[in-house]
Amino acid sequence: MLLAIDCGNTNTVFSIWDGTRFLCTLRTSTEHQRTADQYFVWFKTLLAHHGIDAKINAVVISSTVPRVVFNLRVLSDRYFNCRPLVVGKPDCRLPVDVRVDAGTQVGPDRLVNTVAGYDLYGGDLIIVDFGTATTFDVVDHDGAYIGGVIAPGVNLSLQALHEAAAALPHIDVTKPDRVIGTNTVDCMQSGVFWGYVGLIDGICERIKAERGRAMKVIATGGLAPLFQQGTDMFDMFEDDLTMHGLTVIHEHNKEG
Ligand SMILES: Nc1ncnc2c1ncn2[C@@H]1O[C@H](COP(=O)(O)OP(=O)(O)OP(=O)(O)O)[C@@H](O)[C@H]1O
Ligand SMILES: CC(C)(CO)[C@@H](O)C(=O)NCCC(=O)O
Ligand SMILES: [K+]
Repeated sequence: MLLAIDCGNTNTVFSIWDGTRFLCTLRTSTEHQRTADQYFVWFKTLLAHHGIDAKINAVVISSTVPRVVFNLRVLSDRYFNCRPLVVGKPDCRLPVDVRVDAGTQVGPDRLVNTVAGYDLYGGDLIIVDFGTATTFDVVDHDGAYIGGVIAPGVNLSLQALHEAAAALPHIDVTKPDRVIGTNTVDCMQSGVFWGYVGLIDGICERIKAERGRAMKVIATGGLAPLFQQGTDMFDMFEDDLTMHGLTVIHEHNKEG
């Protein structure tokens, strides 16, 4: 079975793929200090809790945090007796082209999203991923990643507002009923929620105009369902787009 690991700047997700479906998905915070032994204790404990007996014999990793890859490699080697496939490394082949400025290191999560989006929906896509950053990945008609947009993540924006202004509390994002807030929290929620709705609509419209062609918009990431309530820009919502992309890349590299 395949262990797919998606390591973001905030959270790291492990999913077990049996070739047909994901048996389980486990989430932990991303910390580069975490050792292979610590990962394994956590992993084993939760698998036992869920009653899953998985024989892992392959590992595929996407990591936006280079430092964590070392311990994940040790985990694969020591506990699963295999060499992991790491997206973005020269020995990991992608089924799509990457057409960006020479020397640019595209985030592996964006490449994986591109592969997944093209596999599920074909080309001419905008993929919006609400993670630590909010990213827009633009996929050409032939599946190539051709660039995109990086905006500050929703929770990051709220955190920055709280840290920079003494009178502004820490709050979570929700959808306010009205735009005009009549107290501090409502004002902040409005700024972030409706501000991001404007950002989503504006950027997608401008990308479509710049490309001059019809494009489908796919939303993914923890906050996508919330923003779906404020915009009709999204054609599709995919819960586990990155995980799907990791399985596609694993298959592609098996094929010789
Ligand atoms: N209503 C909500 N308010 C705040 N956060 C939410 C809400 N719904 C979901 N989330 C957050 O979404 C996150 C899951 O999103 P996702 O895995 O896409 O990104 P991330 O883990 O935050 O970022 P990264 O992948 O960059 O590490 C969870 O951490 C959860 O806290
Ligand atoms: C933008 C993030 C942080 C989103 O996870 C990640 O994809 C990343 O670190 N990217 C590197 C720069 C780039 O993608 O162009
Ligand atoms: K993510």
